[in-house]
Amino acid sequence: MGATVKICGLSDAQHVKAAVSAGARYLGFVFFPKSPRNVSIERAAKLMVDVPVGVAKVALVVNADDALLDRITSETLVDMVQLHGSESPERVAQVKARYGLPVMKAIGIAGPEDVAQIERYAGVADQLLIDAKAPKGADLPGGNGIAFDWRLVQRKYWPCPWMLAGGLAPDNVAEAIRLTGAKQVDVSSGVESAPGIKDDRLIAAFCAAAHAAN
Ligand SMILES: O=C(O)c1ccccc1N[C@@H]1O[C@H](COP(=O)(O)O)[C@@H](O)[C@H]1O
Repeated sequence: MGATVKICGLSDAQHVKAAVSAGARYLGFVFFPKSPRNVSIERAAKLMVDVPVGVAKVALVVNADDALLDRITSETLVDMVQLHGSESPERVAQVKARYGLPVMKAIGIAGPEDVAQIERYAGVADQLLIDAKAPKGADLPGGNGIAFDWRLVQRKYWPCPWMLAGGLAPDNVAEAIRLTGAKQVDVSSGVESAPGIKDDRLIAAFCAAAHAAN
């Protein structure tokens, strides 16, 4: 059966093409200046123009205000907004209503108490991104290349689609899918040769492993 793939943190045309050719169905563009994958709105707008229909263009923001989201949604062809900060369920609902776009809410997992938080968003977000919680003092709320204990989400069910993320890479994604039953997976640093530098071969290997997993 395999899993659907999101490649996150794209910032150049070569790797957008590589992700599309490898069969990724979601492409993530990071609008967060502290990230090595941060991309300008102008650049993201240009990158999104050539993405084929059927591949979702996802804008990743962290505690973004309406001014930033107004610009991203009016100047780019974004299909989905990923909220990867401490946004409340009410903020998720507000963003959905204001932009009329599907919203994916990221939830950081370190222990069972974090898994309990997922319920708060499952009824309001269109998708959930189940990611590793950032370590204390980390600059980034995600994109740290850290995995959480996948057993924490074994045999868990939520009333909306969800994506597994956090420390995934070509050599562990099949195991992650097998252990968690994830139908969708998301990767940022695990397909890079250096922070922010995507690698075509790793993108292809990740997609092949995820698509072949069962
Ligand atoms: O990718 C980033 O730079 C990033 C910055 C800020 C918030 C989230 C970010 N990435 C998201 O985090 C997951 C996990 O990243 P990784 O694969 O462990 O590096 C990634 O899939 C993005 O959705």
